[in-house]
Amino acid sequence: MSDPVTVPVSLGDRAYDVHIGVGVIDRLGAGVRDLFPRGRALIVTDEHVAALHLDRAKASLDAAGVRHETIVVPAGEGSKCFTVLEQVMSRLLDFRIERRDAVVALGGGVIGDLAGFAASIAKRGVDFVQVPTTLLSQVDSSVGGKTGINTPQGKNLVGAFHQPRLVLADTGLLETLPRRELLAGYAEVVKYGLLGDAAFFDWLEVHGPALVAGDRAARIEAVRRSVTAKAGIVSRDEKETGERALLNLGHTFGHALEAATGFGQRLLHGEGVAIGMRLAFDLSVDLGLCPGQDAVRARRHMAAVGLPVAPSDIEGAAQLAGELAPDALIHHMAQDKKVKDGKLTFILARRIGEAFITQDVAIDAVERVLRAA
Ligand SMILES: NC(=O)c1ccc[n+]([C@@H]2O[C@H](COP(=O)([O-])OP(=O)(O)OC[C@H]3O[C@@H](n4cnc5c(N)ncnc54)[C@H](O)[C@@H]3O)[C@@H](O)[C@H]2O)c1
Ligand SMILES: O=C(O)C(=O)C[C@@H](O)[C@H](O)[C@H](O)COP(=O)(O)O
Ligand SMILES: [Zn+2]
Repeated sequence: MSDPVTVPVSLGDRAYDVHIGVGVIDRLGAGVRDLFPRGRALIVTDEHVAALHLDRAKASLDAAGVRHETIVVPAGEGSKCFTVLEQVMSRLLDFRIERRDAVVALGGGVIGDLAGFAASIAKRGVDFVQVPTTLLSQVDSSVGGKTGINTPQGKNLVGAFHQPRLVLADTGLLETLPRRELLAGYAEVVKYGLLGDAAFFDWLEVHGPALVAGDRAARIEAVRRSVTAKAGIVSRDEKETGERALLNLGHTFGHALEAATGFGQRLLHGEGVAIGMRLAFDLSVDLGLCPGQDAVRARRHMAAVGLPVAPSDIEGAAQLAGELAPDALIHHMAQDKKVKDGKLTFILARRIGEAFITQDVAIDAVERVLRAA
């Protein structure tokens, strides 16, 4: 194991550390034992991750003398639903989970959001540990405490803020991740550059292709910079009363696209975010707020690494013309959690590295940008 990098998330009595590096999964047992001295662990994972990495997580718990059981759920966004949540809750209660026990979320953002939400409502709240295994979950979803599930009405509409006690982001596990999933996570990495760190975006333009191709050092550096950015924002605005909404860059459009395509394999979350960020930049340009060349640069970089950047890039887009029509997407946007007094909130950009939050967007402009794209 190389020396991990540690990023603290400063949240007073709910502060925790994010350990990043190759091999940090082997610290799971010691981490759980130290935080939960007489506790047990219930691992929540999905069928893909179970086949690849569960034995290693269990071995670490065994070595530390932590008793454990596992629940394996189907892989994919479909598991963020009431039916699977109910199954996880039943297992937690059958396990007779106690407040001094740990739920361990071993998987991507789906597992982290689902297991974290289950932990937040089991016995009015038990602690959990995140072991994120996708790029997306390492740079974004495992940090900050947003947990929840989807409903037919929209994305993440049932959930809670519930911070983990520890995050172990083992970048070595990314070596088994399919390229499409890696790219989806890369979209959230690009997000940090676009929303607040132009120098990081410059760095990604240079190192992004190597990162995607497997460069270990570039992956660690991108996870470190992303987590540091997110930890800073979350520590200043844990419950999204202000600045945290910047982390939603691209998500108003992206979540609407996910809902329109049925929360499945057609469009992964990160892919929706990539298209959404392109649209957010286009909207900023349309409103005369951002130079056109910045929108072009953002779109070019995402397209260059292989991300979709337009609704027409979605698999089967032609058959989904009705679902992807501007009025259908705007209808989904009305469920966005950032809606205030019935008005949509958008995250727009003044330039690469400078995003801002606004409610001052005419729906005509949104429609125009969607039609053009
Ligand atoms: N809570 C937050 O702050 C937050 C932030 C961003 C995204 N999210 C949510 O995260 C979810 C997307 O997460 P995701 O992209 O990680 O998807 P995911 O959890 O579905 O994982 C993607 C796929 O990769 C597989 N997989 C996971 N790790 C693997 C590995 N190491 N090797 C091989 N296969 C592996 C999974 O089984 C799955 O098939 C969405 O629901 C999104 O809304 C939440
Ligand atoms: O942590 C946050 O805050 C984010 O917005 C991160 C997003 O990448 C993530 O997709 C989040 O789940 C979206 O939150 P939501 O409140 O819009 O559902
Ligand atoms: Zn996201």
